[in-house]
Amino acid sequence: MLDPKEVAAREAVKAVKDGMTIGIGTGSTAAFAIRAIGERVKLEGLHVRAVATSSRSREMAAEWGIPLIDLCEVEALDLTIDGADQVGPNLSLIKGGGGALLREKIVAQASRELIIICDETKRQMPFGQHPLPVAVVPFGHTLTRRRLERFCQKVLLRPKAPDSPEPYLTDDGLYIYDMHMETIADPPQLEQRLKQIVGVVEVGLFNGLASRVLFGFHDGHVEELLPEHSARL
Ligand SMILES: O=C(CO)[C@H](O)[C@H](O)COP(=O)(O)O
Repeated sequence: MLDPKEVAAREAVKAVKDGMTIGIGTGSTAAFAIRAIGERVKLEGLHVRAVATSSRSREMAAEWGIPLIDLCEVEALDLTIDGADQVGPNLSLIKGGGGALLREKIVAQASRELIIICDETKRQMPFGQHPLPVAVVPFGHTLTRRRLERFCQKVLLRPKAPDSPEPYLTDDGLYIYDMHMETIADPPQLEQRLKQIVGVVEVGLFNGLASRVLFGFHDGHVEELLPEHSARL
């Protein structure tokens, strides 16, 4: 039996072509993609330059011999491959389970194409079932939390580790609040409204950014979801 995350990752990595400048995501599914790209660099002599969305992914890419650059060195990226926590209507995504949502969104917006890779568990409905991560400035964060609580009652500061009294800190020194919304009826509107809160730096809702989503399955097949329809590859 194959790992569905790896199946999706290997399919996505086929879209990486020689000479491309690519974005690499964060998380356990993106890790399979980093590995698959690294193998192509080593075995096929594939030439790519990559921007990593987190320090973890950067370290992993370096270990696999993938040449890394700073995002400021380029105008745009050809392609980014990243995971997601939940996939919703019209390819709206919840991202940030790994805490990298800010860099992931900057990289996604800079990319001509964003391929999302995941297993089927990520398309369970209703959209909003997965907690929505929000990156917040530490200064005055409890006041920011109260504003977030106007949208849902359960808003939890992410701890550094499950029982740690210390908050989790992102690569950019931000806190993460996880909003337990249960359902999100209008993702673009919610993103816009949450971003109006001054202490909020970024929201883990990715609307209109994904070009396609690839779902991997144990038997090795992949289903592709495009904005409006899906197909078996
Ligand atoms: O957004 C992310 C990290 O910030 C990840 O892409 C998301 O959490 C999915 O992770 P995984 O592939 O481990 O399920």
